[in-house]
Amino acid sequence: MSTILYSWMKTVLALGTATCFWFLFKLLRERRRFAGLPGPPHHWLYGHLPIIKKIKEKLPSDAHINLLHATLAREYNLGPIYYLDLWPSFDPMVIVLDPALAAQATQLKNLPKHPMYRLMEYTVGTQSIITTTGQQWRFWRKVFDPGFSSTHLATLTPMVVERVQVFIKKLEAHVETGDVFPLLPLTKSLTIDVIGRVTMASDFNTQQQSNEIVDAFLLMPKYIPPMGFDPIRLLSPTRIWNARHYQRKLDRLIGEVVDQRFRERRAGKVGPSEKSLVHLALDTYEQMGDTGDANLVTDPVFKRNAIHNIRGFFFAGHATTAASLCYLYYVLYRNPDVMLRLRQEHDEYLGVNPDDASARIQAEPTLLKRMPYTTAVIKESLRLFVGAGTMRNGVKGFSLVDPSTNTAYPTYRDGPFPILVRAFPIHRNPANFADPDLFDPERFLGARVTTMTKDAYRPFEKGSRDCPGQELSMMEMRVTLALTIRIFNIEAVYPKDSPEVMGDPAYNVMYSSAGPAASLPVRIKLAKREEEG
Ligand code: HEM
Repeated sequence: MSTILYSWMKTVLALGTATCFWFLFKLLRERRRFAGLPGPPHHWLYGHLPIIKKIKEKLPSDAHINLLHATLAREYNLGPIYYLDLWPSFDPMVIVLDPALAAQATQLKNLPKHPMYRLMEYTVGTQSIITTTGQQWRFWRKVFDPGFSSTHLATLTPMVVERVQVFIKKLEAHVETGDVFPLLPLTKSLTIDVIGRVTMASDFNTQQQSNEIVDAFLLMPKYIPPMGFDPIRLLSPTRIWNARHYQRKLDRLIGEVVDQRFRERRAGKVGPSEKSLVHLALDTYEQMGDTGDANLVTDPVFKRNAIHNIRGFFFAGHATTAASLCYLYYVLYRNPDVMLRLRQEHDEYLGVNPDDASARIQAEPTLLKRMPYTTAVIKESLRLFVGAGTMRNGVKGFSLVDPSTNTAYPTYRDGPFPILVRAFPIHRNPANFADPDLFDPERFLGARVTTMTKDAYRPFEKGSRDCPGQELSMMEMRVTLALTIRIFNIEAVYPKDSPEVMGDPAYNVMYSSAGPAASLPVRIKLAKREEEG
């Protein structure tokens, strides 16, 4: 054997041995981190991986991770918090199931966001309020605040009505054909048309035509790096090329919109009440005294910040509301008594002829907010099916403390734990809501609201990093329900052998954000009110 081959083999052997030792050391260290912490049964060698596998086998393969966490909690009677040891497949996870602990992580302490958010930078850029912290986050969150005030949202209501009228035309076309089709793409186009106006003062009309910015946005998530261990996808040259290509394309196209809006301001075409996010950014730019040349925003840092924030709001502001709208139609289909009562409330406030509703809402945009049952139905639907949440990072020396037992749960042990505060497992925890899988809008009415556990209801998260778009989203849902549910019967049509989770074939799956399985297949008919007695 040549000496070169011999020394090469020695090196490989030494490297192999070192890797084995490192792996063993890391494995034992990881397993030790979980000693004495609450969770499902823990294996000294495999950690929680066998348990996860077992629960996963009980769920449909596309079920959202929220369902896994909620199911685990039920199967092993876990709470108020539990730890998952998943090395080497995934990072560990800490699942918060108790409102008081959730409040400590987000409202009282406001733990830092987890580094995993960096993956979102592919879609929203590096400077958006979704992924930034500190001064950068504070500055831009404040810039956009006026865009979500109640008075401004009232002025946006007629715009939403117009876009819902296009949505109605799309639904009417399906009444004619009588086909079964997925509803989510339609609600997504509707919410994109709304968020296009809110963010860029643009009328994309995605419900009827394609648009370059929207297409780039919808394609982008396909090219973000994988979350788990997947070196082939991670290193794929086409993935890397496309990720860069679409990021640059989004920056360029949105940059052109920013410049266009800037020119319109210079030409005196923009009124003082205009508060779309691009104009709020440009207001700030002008107040800072940097007026650029007549055609361009010339400060590149400012412009990049504005573009990334527009990307952030565009991303966060459409898929969540689109999925929530689907779930509303789903729960109303499954609960005819609720539908009947909701239609009665709409008759009462908007007039018995559904054709009059648009004009009524346009004339008095705040009317919808005064309809208690409508709001209760939306809130309860969000309680049951919301997919969003927050992921924080543990901090050395900081523990979450259960106020009822004074037990301290560390957020850091030999490194930070990722802390998942997600509404779904909290909302579906029987310790927080009685009969948690039951659709019961009455929870949000009258005296029962006062008995709700503090901080248990958190679809839009809480604390300073809560959702700035929550009132816009509520308004979109109110308008859409008010203009559609008395015209159409929207039936969820899942095949008989469809898998179900917690009694629902429309369980949450992960698209670019959470939404109903199979994008909610539906058939639409015209509502025949007289049949309801
Ligand atoms: C049903 C609809 C919606 C739900 C359930 C929802 C939920 C949430 C949640 C749970 C968060 C916290 C996320 C985290 O910490 O990672 C959040 C943040 C955010 N949401 Fe929403 N959202 C909705 C609609 C909207 C809309 C319509 C917009 C835009 C107009 C929007 C813009 C944002 C932004 C920009 C953030 C980041 C805020 C920050 O970090 O300061 N969301 N949302």
